[in-house]
Amino acid sequence: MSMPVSPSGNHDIIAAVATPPGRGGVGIIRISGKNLQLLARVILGKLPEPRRVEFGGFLGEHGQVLDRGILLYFPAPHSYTGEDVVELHGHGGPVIMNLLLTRCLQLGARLAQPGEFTLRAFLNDKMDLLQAESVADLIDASTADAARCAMRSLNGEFSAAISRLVQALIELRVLVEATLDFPEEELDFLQSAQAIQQLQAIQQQLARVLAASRQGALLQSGINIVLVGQPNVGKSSLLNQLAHEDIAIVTEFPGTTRDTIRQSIEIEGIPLHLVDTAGLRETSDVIEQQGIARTHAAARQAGLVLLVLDSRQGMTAADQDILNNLPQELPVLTIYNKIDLSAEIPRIAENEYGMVIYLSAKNGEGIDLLKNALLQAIGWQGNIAGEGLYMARQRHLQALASASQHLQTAATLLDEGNTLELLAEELRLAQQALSAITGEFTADDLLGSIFSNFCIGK
Ligand SMILES: Nc1nc2c(c(=O)[nH]1)N(C=O)[C@@H](CNc1ccc(C(=O)N[C@@H](CCC(=O)O)C(=O)O)cc1)CN2
Ligand SMILES: Nc1nc2c(ncn2[C@@H]2O[C@H](COP(=O)(O)OP(=O)(O)OP(=O)(O)O)[C@@H](O)[C@H]2O)c(=O)[nH]1
Repeated sequence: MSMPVSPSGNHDIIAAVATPPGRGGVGIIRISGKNLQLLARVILGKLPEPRRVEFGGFLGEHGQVLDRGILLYFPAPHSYTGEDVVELHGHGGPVIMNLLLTRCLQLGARLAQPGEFTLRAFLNDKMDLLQAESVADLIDASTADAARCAMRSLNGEFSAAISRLVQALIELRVLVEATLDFPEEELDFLQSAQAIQQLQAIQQQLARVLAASRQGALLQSGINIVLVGQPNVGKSSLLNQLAHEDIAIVTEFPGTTRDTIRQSIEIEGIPLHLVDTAGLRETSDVIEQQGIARTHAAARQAGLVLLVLDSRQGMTAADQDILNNLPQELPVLTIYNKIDLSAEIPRIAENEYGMVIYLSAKNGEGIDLLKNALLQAIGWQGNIAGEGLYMARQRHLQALASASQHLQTAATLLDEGNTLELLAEELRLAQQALSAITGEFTADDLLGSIFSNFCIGK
């Protein structure tokens, strides 16, 4: 992916339709670049006033009126992108929008790439990387809670939390680096300066940010949950019960589900992406074999596994096999299904793999227990409308975890009275990981992959 992030490619004029494709009451063309007052004057036939609503005809190359609309001119640097921005608010039809866009191209603009307006806002310090990402998350939000969470990031609350951590780290680093110059006083000095307490305070604060970020990430993207088990144990019935719908085919014949079936549900506002899979067994049926291969593929992308078994048989050697073939460290909930046929009652217990839930997928008994267990297993702590959460992406979680690891190493080094050079290095690495979140140091390919996922015109 090549994005025009180089300084030379960064000053040309870009244009795009900023409203969604199709017909609408109003359609907006957005233009960003240098010296747009001239372009605006040609289109409007008169010089636009900065930041004023200018109503008039939008002129074509022969002076004909293409549309009558509103033009806004935001001179640099007081605009969304930090460059000159002109907006043409016309009538929202695809033909009109195309005529106006073509007119802009005639006047020297080129088509903007996805996310390029926001990329420029980032490069011109109008927002940091976290805020730029939250623009896309806000547009993509699928629940009101998720939108609210993204809005808090756009407001800079997540960025502020990261900056506070970075500031505290810098203070500690100044102390450590200063001490490096006086080796004979090393430890006394650090002890008197309460370096350990400072470090612990930063670790605690980082742990809070990480927890709030994990919760925000759950709220935004949810988690993949894959149902596995032997044929006929009731996986499809369980999916249907959770979804309150007959999504998957249920029959008394083992091997009914061949393909993986996906269905997203929401529990307490968390999107759970359920994947029903082909029952796992040795089979000569070619279609079933392929289905089983897909089951393994689904398990590799799962955040949680539901192992379904028949409570009349309990855990069998075949079930053990299934578990042993799952990726390690994948959390597992075991479902003892069909309790209406065994003498069990709905309940939660525990086995060596984690929680066990006794239920009946057929009559729904015990499903509420399962829902609670699911939320507990994915680490959802419950929240009121996204309050206090950060809309974190995988990239942010990884950086926070990496910073946390470096701080842990630093704490151990300090505790053991180890050499200060190593300590200083760990603190530096922790700071670097944190700064990457807000985009203080970013590689072009990272920017490319972030902004190419935006929509055009954003
Ligand atoms: N028509 C229109 N509506 C829109 C946008 C837009 O670009 N155009 N936005 C696009 O996402 C959002 C609003 N975002 C904006 C962000 C900054 C500025 C701006 O002019 N900033 C200047 C001045 C700030 C001020 O006056 O306080 C600046 O930052 O210097 C404008 C829109 C949502 N609605
Ligand atoms: N009595 C009772 N029957 C159940 C229960 N859950 C599933 N069944 C029955 O068990 C049979 C198999 O159910 P499915 O949901 O198709 O099982 P599956 O695990 O998806 O089976 P495959 O597609 O072969 O992998 C059907 O006849 C269901 O009606 C339950 O809780 N109680």
